[in-house]
Amino acid sequence: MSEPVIEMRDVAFAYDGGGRILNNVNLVVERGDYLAVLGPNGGGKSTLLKLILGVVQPVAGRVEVFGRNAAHVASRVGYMPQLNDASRLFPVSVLGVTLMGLIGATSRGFLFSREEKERAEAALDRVGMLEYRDRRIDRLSGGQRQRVYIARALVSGPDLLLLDEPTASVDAGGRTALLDLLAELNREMTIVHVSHDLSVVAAGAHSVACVNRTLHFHDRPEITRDMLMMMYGGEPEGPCPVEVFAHGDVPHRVVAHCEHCHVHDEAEEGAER
Ligand SMILES: Nc1ncnc2c1ncn2[C@@H]1O[C@H](COP(=O)(O)OP(=O)(O)OP(=O)(O)O)[C@@H](O)[C@H]1O
Repeated sequence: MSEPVIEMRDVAFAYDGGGRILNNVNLVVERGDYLAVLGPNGGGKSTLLKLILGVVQPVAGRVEVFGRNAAHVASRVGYMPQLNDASRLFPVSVLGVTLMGLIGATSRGFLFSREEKERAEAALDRVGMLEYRDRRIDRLSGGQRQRVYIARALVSGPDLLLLDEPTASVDAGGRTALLDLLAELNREMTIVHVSHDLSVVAAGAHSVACVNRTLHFHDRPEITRDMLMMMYGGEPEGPCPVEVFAHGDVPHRVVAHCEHCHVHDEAEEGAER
């Protein structure tokens, strides 16, 4: 059997002097998987990515990426952090942003070779942004900017892509196009995609991890009722917290029963009456 891309065993994590942000985390991500990571604000999703990247270390348990300590496999991992206004306003060109994905891989700081520039152009071409290579990053739309940051994560030629909210502040049309792009990239690399947007589950994900202090793994791309409650609130015995959650071309999804939380869905309740 092939080695897992990510393996987390009994992992716990706390920031300095604080309580545990994550506890009892067990996760195995196989090669070629597309894992959607869902959860409420502050549930620990970004921290989970930082553990996989090796930029923070667990206080208990172990994290291995490609069978090794995460810090030793950085060149095989592409990372797109959650964006904020500061990253948007930084006055640098699209090509410059993409080349930043090579800093660390080169000992020459901001000096890049012709070959490295060609690699950055190829990454921009891959995400459909090559024609914007000389434009300033703050003069792009939200969806265009996200594509450039994906190119920056791709430029080192990773086998594993970690994405933190890549569809945030992208409109519905742009979001569909971005999710299509990620599904295409998944043919060549394993993807872990943190999202507040449930449409990733219907679009390209193969499995789902629900993260809220601990992690529940679902091996199918299915939206369960407790996922909806985790994202949007609601009581286990109360009505479903979301009336309509899919529009347009998204295939019809049935909200499934989750084994972990013993919640009855409405169909079951109806059958019991
Ligand atoms: N550098 C830090 N130092 C101390 N606490 C932190 C730090 N970064 C995050 N936290 C805390 O850790 C918890 C988990 O944060 P994290 O960013 O991982 O959650 P998240 O699920 O990604 O949230 P969101 O969906 O809002 O981005 C939060 O309570 C947050 O305040």
